[in-house]
Amino acid sequence: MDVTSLPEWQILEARAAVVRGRRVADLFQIDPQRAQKYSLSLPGMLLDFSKNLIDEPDLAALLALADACDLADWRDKLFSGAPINATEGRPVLHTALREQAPGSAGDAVSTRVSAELAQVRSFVSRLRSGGVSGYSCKKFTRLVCLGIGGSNLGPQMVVEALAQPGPVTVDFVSNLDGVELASALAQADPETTLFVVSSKTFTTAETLTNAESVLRWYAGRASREQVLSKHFVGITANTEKAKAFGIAPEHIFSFGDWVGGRFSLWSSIGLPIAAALGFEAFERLLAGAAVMDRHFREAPLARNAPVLMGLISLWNCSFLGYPAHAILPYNQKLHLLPAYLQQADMESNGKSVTRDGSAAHYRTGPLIWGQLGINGQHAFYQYLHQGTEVVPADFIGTVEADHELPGHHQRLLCNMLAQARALMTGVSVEEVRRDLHARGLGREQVDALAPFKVHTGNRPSTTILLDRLEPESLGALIALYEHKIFVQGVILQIYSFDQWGVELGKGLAAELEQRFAGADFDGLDASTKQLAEYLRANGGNEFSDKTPEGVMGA
Ligand SMILES: O=P(O)(O)OC[C@H]1O[C@H](O)[C@H](O)[C@@H](O)[C@@H]1O
Repeated sequence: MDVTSLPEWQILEARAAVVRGRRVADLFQIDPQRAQKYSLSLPGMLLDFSKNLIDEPDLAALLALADACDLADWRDKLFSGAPINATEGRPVLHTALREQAPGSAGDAVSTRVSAELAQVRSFVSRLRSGGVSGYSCKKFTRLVCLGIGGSNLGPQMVVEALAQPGPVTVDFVSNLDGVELASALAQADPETTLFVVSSKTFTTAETLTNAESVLRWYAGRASREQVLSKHFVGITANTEKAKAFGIAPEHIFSFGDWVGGRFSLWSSIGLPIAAALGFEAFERLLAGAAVMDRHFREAPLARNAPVLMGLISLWNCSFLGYPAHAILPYNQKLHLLPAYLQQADMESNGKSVTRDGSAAHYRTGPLIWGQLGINGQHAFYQYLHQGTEVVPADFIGTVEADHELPGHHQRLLCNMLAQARALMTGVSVEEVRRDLHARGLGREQVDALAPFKVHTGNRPSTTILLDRLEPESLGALIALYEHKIFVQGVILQIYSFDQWGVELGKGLAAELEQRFAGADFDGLDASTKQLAEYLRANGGNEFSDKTPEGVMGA
């Protein structure tokens, strides 16, 4: 189906043309109830969409488009385990991992999920109480988690957001650049460190290269067998590969291939979260996500948080033509949220082919970027306020502070509210001129300076206030974004649960390794050939003609 040929789409295009001449600040004047009407209060959080360039007829038209695209049916298919990841022939069941009671996806799924969770619970409780030890019988006090992409971003983001001092320190290493692993190993005691190899496929070159390096690091300290049987845990949907690597079967934690990597923190991949925070906190995270799942399934679409967020994002990106979206947390502990959401959103909706295999000739998902808002204020907010591109933003703050230092939190949140307000209201040239006059500048100086101080405003944002950062609210926040991304994908007619676009580069990297081994760069494009030859001439032993080590060429 060509979604742009639907009358509902065309109505929205016509509305978008009108909206370009509208000011969101005026909408607040017209409707004194606007802030309340465009907000939702959910357990532990308040969502305020009112600073977006949208009015009631726009929203009604977006909801009509959602209906025309069978959003409610697709939502049911998601929860019931229909194979909606069609290009990989799989269902998409990360929601089943957090269902509190035997779920709609069927008994077999529930039984498996319970068993996997029980295995994590038992291991983590032994680990945290000092009941798991290494080759020298010393108990583990440190976990170093090796994984990348979905096998790293979620667990690390959650651990950094919720970490409390506990019996086990948890570190993460994702990069193939040995700097990261070398630094983690420099701080690790080989006798008391447990290495967690997290990889859905157990074939990911970055992760397996790091795992091999850890094995080499142990050389001379313990035998390979001792290290593999005592110091390695594997978390994977491909248990055969983990066994073949040499990990002891009782140290392999599995999950279903129906859990996408970027949605896997709820599965056994969350073991590092449970290790760092305790299993009970992990369960609370799952419970918070389950609350959002229920809301997504049961709330009417017009009062449904993920649906509204998805529709507004669609409106901003596909209709108003704003190609990017900023994630701006005002809480230090959420510093990895932008990176996490980059994968969740851009691997899901960064597609240009529709479900029927034809080209999408409209804008699909936005470019997601961001960082801690308060730091961004002193870096890229200039662009947000006065750049030629309008970048819609999500401001995310917490009502309660996560520290006890007086004088910080209110000032931090005043900054957040002020930035969202400034983006909306801007400053007109008349206001600038009045201000400059009031400061005593002469007419010529005012004329010269005024244009540079104008802020056009009318730049949309959404604000999310969590009552406090705790497992339940973080679980709900993550699930909110997961479902928002799904809503957008359904309407954009794309498959949000595959990621074929990451394969090409992986294949070419493996091919290049072989080429370095044979010093054979013929047939490469001239630029790549030049760079490869430069590396070979100047990069020393690593780039000389020897057989590649480890797994990159496999
Ligand atoms: O968990 P793994 O199989 O090691 O995969 C790790 C990551 O790499 C892949 O290339 C995909 O882009 C990600 O979706 C995935 O999360």
